This record gives sequence, C-alpha cells and structure tokens, in this order.
Amino acid sequence: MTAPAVVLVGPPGAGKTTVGRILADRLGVGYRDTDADIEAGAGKPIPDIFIDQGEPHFRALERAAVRDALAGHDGVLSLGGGAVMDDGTRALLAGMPVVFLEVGLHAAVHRVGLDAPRPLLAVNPRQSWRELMEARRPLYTEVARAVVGTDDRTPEDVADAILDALQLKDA
Ligand SMILES: Nc1ncnc2c1ncn2[C@@H]1O[C@H](COP(=O)(O)OP(=O)(O)O)[C@@H](O)[C@H]1O
Ligand SMILES: O=C(O)C1=C[C@@H](OP(=O)(O)O)[C@@H](O)[C@H](O)C1
Ligand SMILES: [Mg+2]
Repeated sequence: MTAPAVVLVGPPGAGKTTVGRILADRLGVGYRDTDADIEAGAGKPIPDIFIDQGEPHFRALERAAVRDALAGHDGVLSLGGGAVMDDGTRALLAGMPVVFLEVGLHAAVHRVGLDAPRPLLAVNPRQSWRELMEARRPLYTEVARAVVGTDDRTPEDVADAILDALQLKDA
C-alpha cells in the first residue's frame, strides 16, 4: 500500500495542477491529477460529464478516483477544487499530507475567470467563485495539514513554500 507524498486541495485557480507538476519535478516523483484520471475513465472532458450526467455523478466518479489515487500513487496528487464537498472523499483524506493552496478572489478570477473548462464558474465567475469559497473554506481547512498562500507568488515559489510547510526539504 502506497500513499502520496503531497495532496493538493484548494479552489479553482489556486494552482493545484500547475504547482503539483513543479513540485513532483522537485521531489523527483510522479504527478497525478484526479481530474485527468476522471476524464480518461469517462472518455470525455469534465464539462461534458457535468452536462450529460450532472454534478452528483461527477462527485461519485471523483470519490472513486481519489480512492484509487490515494492507494496507488506515491508522488504528488492534485484534486479538483470541489473534491472536498463530498463527505466520503473528505473521509479518505484523513491522515494524508494535504496542503490547502489559498488564493484570493482577485487572483483566482484573473487566473481562471474566463477559462471555459470550469463549468461551475462559467456564468458569473466572480460571484460563483465567492460562493464556492464560502461553502468550501471550512472544508479545505478541515482536511489540510498545512495552508499555503499563492497570491503574489510564482508557481515555483509556491512549490518551495509547500516543501517548507511539510518539512520536505532535504528529506
Ligand atoms: N502562483 C501562480 N501565479 C500566477 N498564475 C498562476 C499561479 N498558479 C497557477 N497559475 C495559473 O492559473 C491558471 C490555473 O492554474 P491551475 O494549476 O489549473 O489551477 P487549479 O488546478 O488549482 O484550478 C493557469 O493558467 C496557471 O498557469
Ligand atoms: O471546483 C470545482 O468544483 C471543480 C474544479 C475543477 O478542478 P480545478 O480546481 O483543478 O479547476 C474540476 O474538478 C471541475 O471542473 C469541478
Ligand atoms: Mg486543476
């Protein structure tokens, strides 16, 4: 049984995917992203899963993807921004080296506001993102072992801050 070295959570635009890849490189380990696993398994992009089968179905696929990745991956793992909304997924994260990547509204909307592949932000990015964050902040905090801010930091600096927060430097 293996377990990831780092699991990244946080809202869309926090940089989970971008920073996760850099972090895996730094640590010399593999990188995995449950969004990519879900798309590969379903054979279609995430927005199509939301449209064809709805968000509850997506969350169930996501729970299964998180379970598989936690059991079968020993590198860096990035989750989708909404994974923490599911009680079963949160339970799977207990005891894992989870880092909550924080980002403020301004930077998040700047980074992903006009990005079509995020169905939950498609209509009114600012308001939707604020509402998402209100519901999710306590859940990100609940599952996280460390919290790392990303505003005014490059993805490389964020990766560095994660290594510091988890005391993985020179480990
Ligand atoms: N620290 C950062 N500073 C500036 N831009 C960033 C940063 N982290 C990520 N980005 C950019 O924001 C966008 C969303 O990043 P992504 O890694 O997909 O976020 P997430 O997976 O958390 O939704 C990408 O265009 C990425 O290049
Ligand atoms: O916040 C969310 O509910 C979602 C975030 C997305 O991942 P990112 O956080 O990597 O954008 C993706 O899982 C899906 O569009 C749903
Ligand atoms: Mg991502």
